[in-house]
Amino acid sequence: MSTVLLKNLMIGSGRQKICAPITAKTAEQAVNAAKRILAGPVDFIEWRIDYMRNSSWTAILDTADQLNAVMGQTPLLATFRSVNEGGEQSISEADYFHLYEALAMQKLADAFDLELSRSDDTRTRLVKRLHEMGRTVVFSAHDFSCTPPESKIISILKKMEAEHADIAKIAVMPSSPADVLHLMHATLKANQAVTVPIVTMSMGSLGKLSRISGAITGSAVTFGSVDHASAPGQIEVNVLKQILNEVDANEVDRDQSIRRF
Ligand SMILES: O=C1C[C@@](O)(C(=O)O)C[C@@H](O)[C@@H]1O
Repeated sequence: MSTVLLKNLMIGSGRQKICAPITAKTAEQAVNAAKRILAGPVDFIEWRIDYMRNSSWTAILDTADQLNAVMGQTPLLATFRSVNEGGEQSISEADYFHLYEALAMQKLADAFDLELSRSDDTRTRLVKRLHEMGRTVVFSAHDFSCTPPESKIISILKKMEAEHADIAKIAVMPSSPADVLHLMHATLKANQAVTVPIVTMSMGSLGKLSRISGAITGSAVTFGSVDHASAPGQIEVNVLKQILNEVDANEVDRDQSIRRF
């Protein structure tokens, strides 16, 4: 697996990283949310821009500025999640492109979430433009209706890599325990087929296990909540950190027991 450096944070090696979303509606709420998140065990922050209400572009850029003023060395992932992918607002292809471009040009985010469902033209131009400006591109796909077959999950992640994603992410909805295991198994297999770091999750309460099993499946990042979850099934970050510490400790124990024999 290759790695991605976001500021000083290495994604794709070592322990699974924790990302918490800001789901604020105003600039003031966003800055307060960032401060609360930064006080917890979080590696980086996702700003879900689609939650912002009635905001002009100037207001969004100004909010990004205010966020950057409190972020310090913690990386920021900018995401505009459209309604068809489970987000709060729709945005035209042109506005999506120009919003990300404006944020990137002013270096107001380290990484950008680029939806695979955007048009071919938007994806091709945006990934190129964001890379020119030294930004990390996290391709994403959400399926709120089902868990596609393993082969389909792997082919989506491969397509993201082929389109020059730095990180490939997919979130799916389970309707049975078997679906959760399928997503986890697909993740394990995708790590053999794809070189960029991959991030996967099975959403909803049923899928929680997929959010704490990165040490086994190879999902490089897990999303946890602070005040408000941005997707169903996210675990509160302090609880999440405690569980991940346990899983890591078990890894060490296992290594030691292997060495003993
Ligand atoms: O893509 C993702 C993952 C996510 O949908 C989740 O299920 O945790 C949460 C979103 O905010 C983020 O952009």
